[in-house]
Amino acid sequence: MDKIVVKGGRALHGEVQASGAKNAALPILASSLLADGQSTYRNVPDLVDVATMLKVLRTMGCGAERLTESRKDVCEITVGSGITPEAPYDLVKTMRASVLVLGPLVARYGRARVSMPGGCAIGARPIDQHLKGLKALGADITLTEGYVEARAERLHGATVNFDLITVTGTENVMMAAVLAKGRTVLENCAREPEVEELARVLVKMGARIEGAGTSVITIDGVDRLNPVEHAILPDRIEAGTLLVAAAISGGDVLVKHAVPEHMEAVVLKLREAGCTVTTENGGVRCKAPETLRPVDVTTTEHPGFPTDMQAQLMVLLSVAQGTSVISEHIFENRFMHVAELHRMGADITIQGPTAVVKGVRKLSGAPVMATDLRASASLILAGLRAEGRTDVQRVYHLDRGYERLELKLRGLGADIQRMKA
Ligand SMILES: CC(=O)N[C@H]1[C@@H](OP(=O)(O)OP(=O)(O)OC[C@H]2O[C@@H](n3ccc(=O)[nH]c3=O)[C@H](O)[C@@H]2O)O[C@H](CO)[C@@H](O)[C@@H]1O
Ligand SMILES: C=C(OP(=O)(O)O)C(=O)O
Repeated sequence: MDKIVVKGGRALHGEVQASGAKNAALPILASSLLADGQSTYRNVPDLVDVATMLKVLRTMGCGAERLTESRKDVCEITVGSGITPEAPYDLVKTMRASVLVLGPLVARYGRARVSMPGGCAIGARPIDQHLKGLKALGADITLTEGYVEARAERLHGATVNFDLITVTGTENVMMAAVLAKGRTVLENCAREPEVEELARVLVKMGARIEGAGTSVITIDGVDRLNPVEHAILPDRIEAGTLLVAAAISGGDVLVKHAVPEHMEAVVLKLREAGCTVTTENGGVRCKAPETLRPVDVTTTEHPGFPTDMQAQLMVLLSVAQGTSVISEHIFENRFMHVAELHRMGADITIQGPTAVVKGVRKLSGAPVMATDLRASASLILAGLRAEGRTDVQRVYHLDRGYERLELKLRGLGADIQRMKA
């Protein structure tokens, strides 16, 4: 098992490129199931989660490969006859986003058997809203031996009002509705850029979708879709993490390809903390201030401050001059990084969904353990700032969602290495 070893104290400088977005790549790869033939995607990040989605598709009988050499960012998915519409427990348990095949499978093949994802480190994460949407479109859903079984002759359009805003729920039901008979109206939808990106791909495939990126999406079902070629949009969470790396290390970094319109809430909070954040040369630059100021933040759905940046911002605020208050309103258990940050000298108190972060003058390097994807990133960020050596164990969490983060940080001047634990 690998660990990441960081020796703190170096200010990061230079340019780095954001990779393709995990949370766009996963639903888009799943959407290939909606059309026969070969779809080709570029700028697909080389992540464990993407490899898992390719494996899910191969298990069903699709061709699903990443190209090699100079075309490593390209994935080709081929869908033909003989698809087994089933996603087994062994794969779904390693990546809950595997559930994104449910909508496409039931729409296209009239049946699906997908292992029910369990809870995970950050929360219970039920899929009741995915199932509510599919049922409204006419799917007959049963839960048997840990599997969701969905059946339908042909789905039909319906109005679905989500009880809460769910990103993958919106995506799953949107993918089902594109092949349903008639009009579907989805209300209270997630407005994340990745939902909009999925809709863009579906429209390229021949779907009729209006309103993606707003809270009401209207879909007029079509009889068939075609395979597609598409380049995945840049990862706003990876980009945000790299901006925080610049800020916490006292550096100045340009994250190329970062899309400022997708990162407004994060940029706003970095500016409130005293950073100089500018848009230039097709990217976003962050220059650290002399002294970081405290900031209050509440995570909410897009366009609010993303929960996937909460741990990283918390680390930054742990060395600000003053007290910050961070409220987590998306997941009920997303403060797992706090106990590890205590081991590095941070002063953070958790009160229910709120963390009170009193800035400290210094963090000290320590052996720490990653508990989930963004917690891993936050511990590495802490290590960049800390005095001495930080060993971040269990980096398989990091590899789910960051493409060679240690190489990107090393390119900016960090003293960071991957080692055998
Ligand atoms: C692959 C992907 O895109 N993952 C992202 C997606 O996860 P994901 O789509 O799983 O997150 P959701 O938006 O669904 O979850 C939001 C909240 O709704 C709850 N909920 C969700 C669905 C449901 O049927 N019932 C229910 O109660 C969840 O437990 C959570 O408390 O959005 C999250 C919130 O921005 C991000 O942190 C994840 O990185
Ligand atoms: C929570 C995350 O991802 P997932 O939904 O894939 O678990 C994340 O990207 O921070």
